[in-house]
Amino acid sequence: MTKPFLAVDNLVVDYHVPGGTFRAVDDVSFSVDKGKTIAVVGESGCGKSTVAKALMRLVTPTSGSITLDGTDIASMSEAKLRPLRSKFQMVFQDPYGSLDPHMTAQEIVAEPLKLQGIRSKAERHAAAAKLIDQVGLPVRSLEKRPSEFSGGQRQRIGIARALASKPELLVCDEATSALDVSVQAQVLRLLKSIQDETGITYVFISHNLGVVQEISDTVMVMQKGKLVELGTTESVLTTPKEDYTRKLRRAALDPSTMTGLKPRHVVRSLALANQ
Ligand SMILES: Nc1ncnc2c1ncn2[C@@H]1O[C@H](COP(=O)(O)OP(=O)(O)OP(=O)(O)O)[C@@H](O)[C@H]1O
Repeated sequence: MTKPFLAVDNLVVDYHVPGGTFRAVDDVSFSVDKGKTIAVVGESGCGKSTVAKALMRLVTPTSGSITLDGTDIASMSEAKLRPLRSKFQMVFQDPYGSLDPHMTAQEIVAEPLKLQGIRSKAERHAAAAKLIDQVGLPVRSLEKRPSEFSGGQRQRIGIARALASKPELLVCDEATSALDVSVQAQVLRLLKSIQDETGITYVFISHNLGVVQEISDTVMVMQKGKLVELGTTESVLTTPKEDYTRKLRRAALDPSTMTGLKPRHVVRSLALANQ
């Protein structure tokens, strides 16, 4: 049996809070194969972003292991981690705040290329042009600054920046939440086509079960830092085993919640519907 590309075992993350610690992630284990997508869902504050931050080693796990392509990065020193960092990248929720407003798209996308040691400006420019084209923006966009783009376009630039270091794992933390539904569908379609092309593995953090239904192969449901349910997207969303998942699903099927889960008999790709 082939080993999963990412295996998280018994992950615990405590935050220091006044007077002690707060356990934000409590003994969570999951894995994802290369080229596949796992979605992490749950109510606000359940620990989704903390899992994402632990995978990126933006927070240091209290205990447990995070094995990425055979290497446990959970307690690795920053010095050892540095050369591996290009392997895992993150796309953030806020396409407005996550790009430096003073930089051009060229500078934003080319920055990781510089860090990779691509010295020639012409080479960096050519690589940035290729990336911007890959995310479906015209090459002339490279001269513009973030304020000149729409939210969806900014998120494409954020994706191009993340892809610049040729990551094997991309963690998307609510990457489409700030976008309206049709732009969300375009970005999801883009992420899917990049995955088909490159075999990249995704961890998709989302509170939106409609998005999860579109993008993921497996789903992990979290509540108060703990794993509640883990299974294929089809089984978790259509025949959930746990009451909490059923509750989330009911809320998502309620049109007033705007979380967009479509009932089984009308399940059809949001992306296709918007083509
Ligand atoms: N730096 C921190 N220090 C202390 N507590 C924190 C810190 N960051 C997060 N928390 C707490 O940890 C818990 C999990 O937070 P986290 O951001 O991971 O949740 P989430 O599921 O991503 O929420 P949301 O969907 O609202 O972004 C929350 O109770 C939060 O208040």
